[in-house]
Amino acid sequence: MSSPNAIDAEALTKRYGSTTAVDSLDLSIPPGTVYGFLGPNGAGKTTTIRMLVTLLQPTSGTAAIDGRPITDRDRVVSRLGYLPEAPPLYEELTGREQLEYIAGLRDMPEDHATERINELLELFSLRSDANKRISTYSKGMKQKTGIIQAILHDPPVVFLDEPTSGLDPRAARTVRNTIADLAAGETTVFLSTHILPVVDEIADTVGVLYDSELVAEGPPENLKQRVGSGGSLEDAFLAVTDGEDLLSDV
Ligand SMILES: Nc1ncnc2c1ncn2[C@@H]1O[C@H](COP(=O)(O)OP(=O)(O)OP(=O)(O)O)[C@@H](O)[C@H]1O
Repeated sequence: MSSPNAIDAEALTKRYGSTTAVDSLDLSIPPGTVYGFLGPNGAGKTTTIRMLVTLLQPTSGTAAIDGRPITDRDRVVSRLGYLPEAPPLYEELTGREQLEYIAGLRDMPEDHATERINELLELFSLRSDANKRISTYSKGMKQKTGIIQAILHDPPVVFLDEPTSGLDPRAARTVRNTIADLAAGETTVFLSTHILPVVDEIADTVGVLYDSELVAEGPPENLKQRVGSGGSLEDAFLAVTDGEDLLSDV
């Protein structure tokens, strides 16, 4: 039997009163994909992600993560990692305590958790700050801690909302390399960001959400070709989000 898609969505829809935030979204994302999820402010990206990570109930439609329907919350949550725009951290804990706490919630064996926490603290240059309280951390240090807690348990599917936000160039590079390493190891990364060069560099597939609908989907190269030779992903993004009806595979 072939392995299930990492992320599936069928006619996934969310309405807030008379506002349709996500309109009949279909996704079919195989394992090991880096999926760059783009869209202007208010397009529905965060709403989509919150439905896929089971934090928000869809109005209609279905979705599955690693073959588990999102209605089966316990089984889905163990298969995913999520970095929201503002990572949930306990300010009074140290970075290490925060990560140990998350490892406990994830039922990670203690030895393995300690090893993995040390490895990731080292990777993100946080080891020397690991015993300081999070309340003393800079924005970038908090962001790095949030990223580590999203990938700590090696989930097959990781959702990252603006992962390089607030990071210095070296840390941003570490995040990009980490995403590439995760994908090489068959982890699927669903990446929402406004930083298009990052998507251009690391995404296998780009999906553009505009006004609650997916208006373009395909490899970055195909999307760029639509605006002619030499076009950038930014040119392509601006072209497909200017109100024209361009719904198609790119
Ligand atoms: N809790 C809510 N109640 C009512 N409307 C909401 C709620 N959350 C989001 N919306 C609306 O749904 C639409 C999509 O919002 P969403 O936050 O998903 O967009 P986004 O693509 O993540 O935007 P951004 O890039 O600015 O973060 C917007 O019109 C927003 O006003």
